[in-house]
Amino acid sequence: MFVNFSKMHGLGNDFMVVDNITQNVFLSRDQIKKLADRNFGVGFDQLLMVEAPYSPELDFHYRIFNADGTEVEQCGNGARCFARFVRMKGLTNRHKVSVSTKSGNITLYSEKDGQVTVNMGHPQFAPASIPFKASKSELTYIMRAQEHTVFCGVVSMGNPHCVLEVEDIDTAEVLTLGPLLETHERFPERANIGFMQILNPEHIKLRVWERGAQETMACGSGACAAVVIGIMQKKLANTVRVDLPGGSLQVRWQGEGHSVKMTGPAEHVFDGQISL
Ligand SMILES: N[C@H](CCC[C@H](N)C(=O)O)C(=O)O
Repeated sequence: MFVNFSKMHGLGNDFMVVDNITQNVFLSRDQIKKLADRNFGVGFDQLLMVEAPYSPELDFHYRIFNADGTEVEQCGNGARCFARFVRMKGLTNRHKVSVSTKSGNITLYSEKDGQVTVNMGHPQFAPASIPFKASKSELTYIMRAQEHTVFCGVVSMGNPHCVLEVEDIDTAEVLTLGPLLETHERFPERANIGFMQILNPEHIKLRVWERGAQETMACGSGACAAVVIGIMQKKLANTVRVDLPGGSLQVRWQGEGHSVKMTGPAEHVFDGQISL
C-alpha cells in the first residue's frame, strides 16, 4: 500500500498529514509509531488524518495520533496545518472551515497574511471533563510526584493540560517533571504538561512536555491552556503573546463562557509517498 502525505509544521511541532478522503488509509498503532520514528520512519510529533465530515453542516473530520500511536482529542498547531493542507490540496477553496474532532467541533480561519486562526472552543475545568482525580474544581492544585511538590492549574482544551508557573523557563525541570506528571495517577488519560514563565500580563514564555510525544518545539493547545490558567488566576490579560521554543502564537480569551482563539503560522515542508 502506498500512502501519499505532506510533511508540515506549526512552529516546529511537526506533522505527517494524510488526505484520507481521496485515499483509504488505515494505520495500526504500531505502524504509526514506526512512521513517527525520526530514524526509521518519516518522523513527526503527530499524524493528522483528513477525513470526510460526519454530518452535512461540517466540512471535514480531523483525527490526531501522537507519535506513540495513541489517538487524541485535539491538536492546535495541527489544526492550523490542517486548514492550510485542505486548501493546498484543493479539498476546499473556503477560508473558513468547520471540522469535527474526537472532542468536539472547531473552526479554522485562513487569514490573508498566511496565518491561521483557530476557534479552539470553550476550556473545561470540571475534574471529570479533563479527566483529573479531584474532589472539586480548584484554581490551583497541589500535585506530589516522587520528591517533587508542585502547584498547577488543570484544564481541558479537548485534551488534558496541567500548567505550572516557573521563574525561569530555561532552567525549568521539563525533562524530569514532565514525564512524572504526564503519567501521574491523578490523570487517568495522562496529560500534557506546560511550564509557563509570565513576563508581563500580555506576554509569556512556555515549554510543553506533550502527552505521547515528549517535549515539542511548540504546543498550540498547550499555549491556550497556559493562557486560560493564567487568566483564571488573574495574572494575564485577554490577549497574550506566547513564546515557545519554535516561535510565537497569539492567544485570546474573554473569560468563562467564551471560546479560546489562537493565531499562528502553518508551514508546508515537502510532499512524500511511503509504501507500507
Ligand atoms: N500531545 C497532545 C496532542 C497534540 C497537541 C499539540 N501538538 C498541539 O499543538 O495542541 C495530546 O496528547 O493531547
